[in-house]
Amino acid sequence: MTEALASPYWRLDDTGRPLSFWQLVRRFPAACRPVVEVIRLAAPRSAAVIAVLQVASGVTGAFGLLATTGVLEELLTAGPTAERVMGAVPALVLVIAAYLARGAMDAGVSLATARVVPGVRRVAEERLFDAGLHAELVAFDDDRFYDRMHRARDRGLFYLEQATSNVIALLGAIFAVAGAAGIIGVLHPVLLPVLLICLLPEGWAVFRSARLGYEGMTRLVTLNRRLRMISDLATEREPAAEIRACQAEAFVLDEYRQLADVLRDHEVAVGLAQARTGIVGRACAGVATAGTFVALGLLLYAGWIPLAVAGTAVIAIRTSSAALAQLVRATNELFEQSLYVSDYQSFLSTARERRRPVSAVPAPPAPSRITLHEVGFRYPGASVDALRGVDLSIHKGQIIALVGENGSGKTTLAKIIAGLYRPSRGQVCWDGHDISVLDPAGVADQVVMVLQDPVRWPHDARTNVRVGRHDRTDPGDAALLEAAAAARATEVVEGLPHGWETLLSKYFRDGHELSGGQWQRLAVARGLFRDAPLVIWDEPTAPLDAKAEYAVFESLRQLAGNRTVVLITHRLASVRNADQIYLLHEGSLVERGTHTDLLAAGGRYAQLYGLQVEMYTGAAT
Ligand SMILES: Nc1ncnc2c1ncn2[C@@H]1O[C@H](COP(=O)(O)OP(=O)(O)OP(=O)(O)O)[C@@H](O)[C@H]1O
Repeated sequence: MTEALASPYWRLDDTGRPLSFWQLVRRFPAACRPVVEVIRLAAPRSAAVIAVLQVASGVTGAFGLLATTGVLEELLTAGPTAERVMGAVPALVLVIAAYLARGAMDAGVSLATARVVPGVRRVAEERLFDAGLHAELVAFDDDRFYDRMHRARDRGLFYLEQATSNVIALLGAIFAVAGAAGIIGVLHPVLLPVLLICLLPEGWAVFRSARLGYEGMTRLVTLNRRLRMISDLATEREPAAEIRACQAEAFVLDEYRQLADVLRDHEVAVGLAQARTGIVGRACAGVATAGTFVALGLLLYAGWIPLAVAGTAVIAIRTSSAALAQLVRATNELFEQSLYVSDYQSFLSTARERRRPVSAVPAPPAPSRITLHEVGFRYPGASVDALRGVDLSIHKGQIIALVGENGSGKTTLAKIIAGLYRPSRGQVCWDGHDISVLDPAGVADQVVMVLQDPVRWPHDARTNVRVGRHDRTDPGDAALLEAAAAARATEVVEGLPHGWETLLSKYFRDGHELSGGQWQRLAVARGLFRDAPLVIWDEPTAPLDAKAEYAVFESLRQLAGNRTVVLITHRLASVRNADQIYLLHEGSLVERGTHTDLLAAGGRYAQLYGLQVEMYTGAAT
């Protein structure tokens, strides 16, 4: 492995262990199962039609071959040619009828396949999105989960669609080959192992090649993801300005070259190994085919089989060779695809385990008291705790402020209070009920959370606000307009070419872009429109101008009273009126009290406040 592959700051996936041949063989049916399962779910009727038509097509093909023996027998008997030809006509009619019927059945399979494949994508995608959307938040901080999800999304879905076509082709080929093999067995059992020998070398090449490809994929999944990130840096709009301002173009390209060279070298090595395997497999298959014909000649020479049977066997081997080639190709592709599909399946089962738990215990509406007992939290894969032994209590109607230096744990704590993360240790209680046993939807229903970096929904302005509570009925847009006014978003919307209907995404034609502060005003309006008893405000006013910030704080003050507000901010002037201020340091609550208490205590808060006052006035307090 090259140095770049072993680079310590982005880890390789842990599933890169080479699989043995038998592990691969054992994995094949299990990996095909999700394909078949999704096909059954997506289009059960078309799938049944395909299965029936394919069995019938295999049987009809076999019947056609049997009829061919009849034709040959008639043609090879002694007597005048005209008589022999006339004698062969009835069998010939059967052969033609069999081939016509088979053609019609194959056409039916194609038509049904056209329905199945898009249906499979539709069902598989929905399952994936459902799994992603309902996974608990902390799963997104777990790089293994994230890797799996992206592998399922980027490769699993794509290959599932391809695998669907191949399952259908494989089944068709299996029935066709089985039909031919059955007839060969009926003609003379000794011909069967001869046919089998033809298959072995290609089969070996198929498995080996798939294994080489899959090993490479699992080892390089992180590398591929990193390359995609670089591709975003080079081609997306958001980072374009900063890259130019920092003159980081060369840096991005250098990183690309370094990673892409590793990827290319690896892919070339895998490709060459696969090509060598294919060449060896085909060469052996050629020898085996020659051996088959020699064996047939010997059987004929020894008088073990009559000439008509040998003739049919040759036709059977030749006519089934197309099906055989299809079987090998479909197995080859399906084998490789099924390994990716099994990633899709394994993501779905991981996601089931990481699904937010369901509970029938309803969350108390508008909790009067939220308490945290000895709460600790560690992010997946982290070596230190983000929160340690946090104890606090919030009463309905209070405004509390979480302050502290960057990385001290404020956002993590806010997400725990909101029930988005479950604490690693300790308990969060709403009115005495541990929220880990409450219905998560009921808990979420009580919370408004406006984050530092809110989602810029690629929709119109109205949706950007309404999505705060998308199912809220709002006659005459009264609540929407009230929320927008309180967040000073009305003036943003008034400046848009189509008002509330303006599409806010430059990725689409006629889309409009907003400034950072304008986006933030819409996010604040979204939070106000959501309107819930617990309001968590994580630094949403940082990008706002002084007027907008003032207006937002005014509306926050009005909100409080019958709502509980948790405010995170670095601007300590904004928290002077908070009922309680909690100062976090390296994940622990180190100071608590009112602004006056904390200034009087002369600790970290007083120090930070003094620095901010000095910045504004040029003099220490
Ligand atoms: N998704 C994550 N995975 C791992 N560690 C994380 C993650 N998010 C935050 N952390 C770590 O947890 C600690 C607390 O982060 P948090 O975001 O809660 O801090 P904060 O006080 O809100 O910071 P800021 O003022 O910069 O917003 C930090 O050390 C941070 O590195």
